[in-house]
Amino acid sequence: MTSHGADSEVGRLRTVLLHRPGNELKRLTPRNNDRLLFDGIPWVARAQEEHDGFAEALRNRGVEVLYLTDLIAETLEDGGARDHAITTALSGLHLGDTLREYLSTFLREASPAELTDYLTAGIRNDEVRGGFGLVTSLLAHDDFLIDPLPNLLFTRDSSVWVRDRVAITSLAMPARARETQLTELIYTRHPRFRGTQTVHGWHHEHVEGGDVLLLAPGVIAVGVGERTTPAGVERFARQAFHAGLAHTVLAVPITQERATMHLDTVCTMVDVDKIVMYPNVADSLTAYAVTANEDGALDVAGAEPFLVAAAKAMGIDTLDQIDTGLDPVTAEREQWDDGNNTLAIAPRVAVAYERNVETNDRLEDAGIEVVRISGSELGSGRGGPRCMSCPVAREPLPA
Ligand SMILES: NC(=[NH2+])NCCC[C@H](N)C(=O)O
Repeated sequence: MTSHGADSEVGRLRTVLLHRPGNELKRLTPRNNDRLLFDGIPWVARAQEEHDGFAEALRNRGVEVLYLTDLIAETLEDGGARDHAITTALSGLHLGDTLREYLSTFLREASPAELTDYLTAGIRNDEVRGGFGLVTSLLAHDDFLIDPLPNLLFTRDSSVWVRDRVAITSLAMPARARETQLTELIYTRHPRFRGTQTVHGWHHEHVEGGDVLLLAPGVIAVGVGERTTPAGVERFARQAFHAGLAHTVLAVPITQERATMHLDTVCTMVDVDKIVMYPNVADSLTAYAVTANEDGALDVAGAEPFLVAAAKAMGIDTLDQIDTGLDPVTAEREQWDDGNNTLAIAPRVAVAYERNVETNDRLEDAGIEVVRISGSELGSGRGGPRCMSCPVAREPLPA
């Protein structure tokens, strides 16, 4: 078994899981984009080009890039995995018996590549060639029988490696819920991940990967807001302590708004002791430190300023907030375009969208090497380099 896992945000990135945008983006229309969590209708070919540029920038730095759809198709070579994937996908849908039976047979006859496409890009009412009846007649021609998953692009959210385990997350928005059936499929059934132990699961309380920051080995910050729920972080913390993945979990309340949907939209680590943070929230961000006492029960400390609680848990004097010093309007504009959502590929080396000119300049002033990528189309889904990547293996930090 190849060794996988990560215990920080900044250890040299070895392997990353990406999703190259595909047919699922072609499903977006002005009528469904809000529900499907996109702020516009991306030009798909350009989004793919931009994404290829992102993957290339990572490969140029020696990072192995895994693609989600390759892993899904490889997993679906196995008959048991196919059955499982089809049953799970259909069981969550209200299709009626006629259509369900038809789709179940139809999907079983598909090749692994075709099935991957159906599970990711969905199936529209006017695309089925059977199963006709009351349901197909009453639905509109362009209603989805199986919803597309355009947010697969944001692999950060649908699984999180912590040390040698992978957490299967539970996504809060209905448009994304099915994504983690697919990550679960890969991590439990793909030969590459044989023997990997998973934690959490899509049937549990909501926790999204964009909220989970591995501040240092043993210290995990978890944003709680629009996506991760209080009960989600409680279960996550319990499991992390039980499995020896962390000694402290910091629960960090964030505003329940689209602009700050995940903790990684307001801050990301760029060095072992440096974090880039949206200045407009820097003063108000707080954290509750959670630890386990001897009986395994959770101890919850009172709220403290986030940077103070973090430094304490990490055992360092200060967690340095890179002061972007931006005026509030520029800061707000660049935060919206994921200026603070950087992907560290090593200490002091981070991938960022080129459009966030001011934030990137400040990062460079602070001694961070910025690897710029373009993301004019990718950005319409509201996610930056960190959102679009799930680190599968990072080198441990030097002791
Ligand atoms: N880790 C992140 N910040 N992910 C961004 C996800 C964006 C996606 N459109 C959503 O609304 O869910």
